[in-house]
Amino acid sequence: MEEEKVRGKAELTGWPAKAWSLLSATRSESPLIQCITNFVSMDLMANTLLSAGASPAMIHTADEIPDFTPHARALCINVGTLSADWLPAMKLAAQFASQSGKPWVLDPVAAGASGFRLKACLELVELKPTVIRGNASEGVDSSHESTDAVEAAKSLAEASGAIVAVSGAVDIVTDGRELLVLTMGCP
Ligand SMILES: Nc1ncnc2c1ncn2[C@@H]1O[C@H](COP(=O)(O)OP(=O)(O)O)[C@@H](O)[C@H]1O
Ligand SMILES: Cc1ncsc1CCOP(=O)(O)O
Repeated sequence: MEEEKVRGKAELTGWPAKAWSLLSATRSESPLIQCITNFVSMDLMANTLLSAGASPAMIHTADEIPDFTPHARALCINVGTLSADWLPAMKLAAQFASQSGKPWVLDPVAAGASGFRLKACLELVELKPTVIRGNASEGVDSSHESTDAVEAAKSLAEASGAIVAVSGAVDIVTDGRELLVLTMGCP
């Protein structure tokens, strides 16, 4: 049984091998991950990071960012419950991350829902996220599948320089040139 597991792991190549190696590194290094995220899924995000072996910190006050963000290994910004108070903190943290070459992820939740939100998301994209992740459309009544967003995802990746990931029943990931189509989800 043990031998089979070892043989299975040794046979991994390409993206699965890379994914396994990154997950193993996350488990062994427990990186500190700063999250500025929405009130709805904040708890779920913290627990998901813990389950991956990382060390989450939900720190969103601008006053703390100059002291805290330099210690984080990566940053996640999700604009789900965006407010005028939080936006400057998001931008400041993104600037710290970009300037120091730390990976940071932008989740532009419902970017088109209002002018304020769209402008905020465009300003955050200007701060060079490493990854932009989103959905083709939002909510239980969403009308678009992730696969409908392939061309939009490629264009966004090309224009922004970010890796773009669109999740859903099928997850798509692109840098504008290569396209990964992942069907490993569970409804
Ligand atoms: N209908 C589905 N069938 C199979 N897997 C799914 C389905 N919907 C979601 N998933 C899985 O759950 C993950 C998160 O789903 P998603 O709806 O994109 O979440 P979020 O609300 O965080 O955007 C996807 O990446 C995929 O792995
Ligand atoms: C219902 C709702 N309203 C604002 S944010 C949010 C949830 C967003 O979910 P996720 O963090 O998975 O994008």
